[in-house]
Amino acid sequence: MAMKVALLGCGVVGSQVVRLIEEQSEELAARIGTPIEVGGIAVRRIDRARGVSPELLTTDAVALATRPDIDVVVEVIGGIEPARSLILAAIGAGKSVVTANKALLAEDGQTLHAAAREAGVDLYYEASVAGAIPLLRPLRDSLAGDRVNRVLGIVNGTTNYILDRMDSLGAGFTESLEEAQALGYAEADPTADVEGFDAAAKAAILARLAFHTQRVTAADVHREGITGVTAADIASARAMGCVVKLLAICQRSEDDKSVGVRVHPVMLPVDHPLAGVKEAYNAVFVEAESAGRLMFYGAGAGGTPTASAVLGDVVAVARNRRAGTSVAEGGHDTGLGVHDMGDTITSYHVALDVADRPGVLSKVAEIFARHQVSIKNVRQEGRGDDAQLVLVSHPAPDAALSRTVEDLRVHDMVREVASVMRVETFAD
Ligand SMILES: NC(=O)C1=CN([C@@H]2O[C@H](COP(=O)(O)OP(=O)(O)OC[C@H]3O[C@@H](n4cnc5c(N)ncnc54)[C@H](O)[C@@H]3O)[C@@H](O)[C@H]2O)C=CC1
Ligand SMILES: N[C@@H](CC=O)C(=O)O
Ligand code: NA
Repeated sequence: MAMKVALLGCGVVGSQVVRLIEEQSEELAARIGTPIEVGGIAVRRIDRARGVSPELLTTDAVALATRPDIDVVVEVIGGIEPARSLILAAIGAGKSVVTANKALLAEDGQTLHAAAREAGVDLYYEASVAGAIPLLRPLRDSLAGDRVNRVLGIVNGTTNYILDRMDSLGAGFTESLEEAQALGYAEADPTADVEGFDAAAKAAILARLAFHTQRVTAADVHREGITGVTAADIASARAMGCVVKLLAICQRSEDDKSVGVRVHPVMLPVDHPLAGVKEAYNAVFVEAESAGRLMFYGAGAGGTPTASAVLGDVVAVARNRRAGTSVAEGGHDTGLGVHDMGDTITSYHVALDVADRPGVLSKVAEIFARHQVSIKNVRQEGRGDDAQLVLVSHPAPDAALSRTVEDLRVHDMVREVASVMRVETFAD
């Protein structure tokens, strides 16, 4: 008997899932040993759905998600509600669930996992982080015998696309965002991308899996987006041999009592492996005690690549069902919580427009010293009224670095703090 899939949502990702199931039906059946077919598709407006058989469409998502003949529910609506209620209804009706919904998993993954454990069904979500890249399964399964210390990478395709266009073509922010939207990379509300909410949700999911903790939610993640990144920042990065990237960084603390989880723009030296990640591609480093440094790279956004990850999960569910098993998650909880961003050790790049007067450099150095921040290098550009001092700090607590910048901003010899950004090197 065929395994029946219900699709909730038929937008950029959902329409590609339907297409791939239909186009690859014979191959999938041979691979799994059971045919897979689409049993129904819940949409908001039937007259708007394109390229799918009209008889499969319904506006009653609850009825579809709980229909007795449905085996797997694929949720690709996005957002918190009604996605959460629909997933819980499906699980309650004994369906396994595949979702690409990072916002929901990062906000309330614990409830969903608990419900799936209780019902003895699968809950898979590979598409939710870094699109097509197999990343969550390696973290959960392949690295189950290792101890992960750090996960760091580019996990938002839209912002990487925008920053890449701004850097390599000198393109504007708004036009680059519009292109990313037209290519199907952006969230329904692109604020989620450009303000870092999407990357923060992904960082929370990564931290939970990497450090086996249920305590991390999107709200715990320190988040800065790219709307404050200016052409001056990009030029300043270039002058230093760097590019600007939005990174998600999840790191175990030295005392092993907490984790740091943050999303913010950084300057990366051009020889850093993440510096060469272009367009909407994603790349993630996982650093584990025994395995060492692993890098995962590929398409992080877009309908077809994301549908590939969704389909991989559907196949995993089908295989589990044939084997009469389910893969529960979240039973073991280290309880590690997130520490304050101020306690995180980072390095800053600071560009200052200063009065070109004797003693400026020593005054600036004194402010750094006041906060016990040591300066790694200093460069002066220009002369006279246009003098600019560019400083890079050694690693220091983020709170000390931000207090240093606050003091620089109000000093009378500093006309303007032209650019402030954290710096990440490969050795960090
Ligand atoms: N587009 C991408 O590159 C990626 C998207 N995702 C995630 O996949 C999910 C879907 O994203 P997209 O397909 O890009 O979004 P989309 O906005 O293109 O599609 C969502 C669809 O759900 C429909 N919908 C909304 N409420 C509904 C309801 N109550 N019942 C039935 N349908 C409803 C909308 O009309 C829309 O057609 C989101 O969780 C997103 O974060 C994950 C990875 C990559
Ligand atoms: N909007 C997201 C889509 C994939 O998760 C992105 O741009 O990465
Ligand atoms: Na993925």
